Amino acid sequence: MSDRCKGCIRAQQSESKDVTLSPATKSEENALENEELEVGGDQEDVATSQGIRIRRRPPTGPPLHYVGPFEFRIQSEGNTPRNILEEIVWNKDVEITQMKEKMPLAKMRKWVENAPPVRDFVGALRTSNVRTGLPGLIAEVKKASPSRGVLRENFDPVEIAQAYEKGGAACLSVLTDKKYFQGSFENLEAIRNAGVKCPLLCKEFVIDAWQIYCARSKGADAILLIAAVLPDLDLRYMTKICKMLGMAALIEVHNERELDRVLGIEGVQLVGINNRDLETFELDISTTKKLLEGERGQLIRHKDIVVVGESGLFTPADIAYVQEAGVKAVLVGESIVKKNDPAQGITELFGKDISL
Ligand SMILES: O=C(O)c1ccccc1NCC(=O)[C@H](O)[C@H](O)COP(=O)(O)O
Repeated sequence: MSDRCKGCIRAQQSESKDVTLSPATKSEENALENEELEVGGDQEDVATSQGIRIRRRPPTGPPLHYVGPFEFRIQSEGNTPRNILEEIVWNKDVEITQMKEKMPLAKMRKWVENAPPVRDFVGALRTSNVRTGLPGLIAEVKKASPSRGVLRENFDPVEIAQAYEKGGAACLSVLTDKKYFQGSFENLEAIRNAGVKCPLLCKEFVIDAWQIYCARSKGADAILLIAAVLPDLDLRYMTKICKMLGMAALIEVHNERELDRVLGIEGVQLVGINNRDLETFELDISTTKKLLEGERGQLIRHKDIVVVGESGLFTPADIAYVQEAGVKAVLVGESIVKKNDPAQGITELFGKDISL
């Protein structure tokens, strides 16, 4: 049995068995327990059969070899990440293991109990879309990225968040990954504690339910789940954890296959289409259009799912293009965070002041 599989079962057992659930969440508890029964076979194989190319870090790390008193590791296909997304995920694995040692799930739940109340992330996007007639904006607090390096030197996350709110953002996205994006959970907490009213998305690379609890404890109202990383079972399970905590899950896809998988999951309200290929960094905003054409678009409208167009949006023409394709919301980082005045950046992006 692979580590992906063991981890999944372990997490599900700990979630479903040692949480003190209110009567209202008992049915959720049963649903989580039922999912344990569905797990069978090797999850790495299951993931591959679902078209997931991102592998989990080998359980014991790269294999060790000994020559005399020296130890060394031989690089091979099996122990070297094949692309940036895989590298981020492998690094996240190590990071979470350390973070969990410092703050085990049982302790984290205590923090969750004292977290500020959850705000309606999806509702805020819908309201903004109706008010402005334009896609609701999720404005991203993003200092740096693997594809673009540092985007803004003088980076004050609270100041940027307040400017976004003033500029008419419906919601904010806060990157919490340190190593690749120079973000942090402290930034998320500081923005929430500063009294910013826009609901907050925790932009993490989630591979373990512990991260969802961590995000909630810092005041997040929503969290990102990436279909290229998480098999269906994990997506279903984590969506339920979000529901239990009152949070929204933004499930991100990049191709038809991922979208079809996500549309097969019950209770999905919010789907992001990322125009950036996270393995190659290639940006193409026609990805949003392509995925929303035909029957998929119809099913999305039938299910009343809010679609978010993500990445590579720089001009009013880009916004009009993805809106025409069917999105009700957009997630934007680079084009607004780089501006001296990010509020003015929002006005330039939409071609009008959307705060009014
Ligand atoms: O932005 C990157 O370089 C990146 C690389 C690898 C994984 C994820 C990455 N970005 C996350 C995002 O999806 C974007 O931050 C977000 O959609 C905003 O994009 P943009 O407006 O192009 O900054």
